[in-house]
Amino acid sequence: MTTLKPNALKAALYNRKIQLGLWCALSSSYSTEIVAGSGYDWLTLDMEHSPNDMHTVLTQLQMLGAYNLEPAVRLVKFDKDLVKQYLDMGVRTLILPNVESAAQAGEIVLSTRYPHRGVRGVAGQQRANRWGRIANYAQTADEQICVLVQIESAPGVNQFDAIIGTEGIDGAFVGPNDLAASMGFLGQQHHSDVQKTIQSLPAVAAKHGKSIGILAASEADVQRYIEWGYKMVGLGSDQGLLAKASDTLLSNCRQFAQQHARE
Ligand SMILES: O=C(O)C(=O)C[C@H](O)[C@@H](O)CO
Repeated sequence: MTTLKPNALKAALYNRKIQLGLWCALSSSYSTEIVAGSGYDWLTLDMEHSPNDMHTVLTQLQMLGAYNLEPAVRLVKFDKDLVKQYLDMGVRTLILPNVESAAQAGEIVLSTRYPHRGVRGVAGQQRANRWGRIANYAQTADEQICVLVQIESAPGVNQFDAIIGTEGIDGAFVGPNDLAASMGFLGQQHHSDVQKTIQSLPAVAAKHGKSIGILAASEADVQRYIEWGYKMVGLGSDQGLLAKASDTLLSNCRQFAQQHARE
């Protein structure tokens, strides 16, 4: 008898435990496995700003089954049929971008639930129920599905209390780049007005007994966001780590080589 593995990230967020993760956009099970070995609590497979598609996400999910972490997938947009496909594929933590109203949040929840609690299409066999081997999957799937909404616009911030208070929404995740742009500070996620807004959100989530996450751009950001009450904290991205490490290594060695060029 195959059973549904508990969603440890969802449980940790409701217990308000800090969960550290990484944003994965390199769209490769090989590079994602390299960072999975670091021991993150979660990894987000990004489908909005990456070449990821359904097949690259599937291969990453299959690989990540061997690691003690929760894979999350940030969809490119909310679409109930996309939600259905990724839940059927076995995704249990979904991040929906740019949610701006409780009505949108309610539609998102319905798309993750089977009738009559929602509108998720029913398949007899799929990877999520291990092709029928998890006998009571349809009746118990909701418990392990974690629905996170991205707050990354001024309207989303204005409606955040209603959004996070929507039944079935398990948490939120701030997109600092888009939030800054929406507030009129394109490329300035550290602008004081943007930071004040970011600082204000965890208390609203906590009022509803829920947690909120964010993607940090530096270790200093990580520390500050944790102090402000963020629980699902992204330490950066795989592509950011690779680009930065590559640039730094070359710059340091180039400098050294130039110092010795005149010998
Ligand atoms: O708005 C943001 O910031 C996010 O949603 C995260 C970015 O999209 C991610 O690609 C990191 O830059």
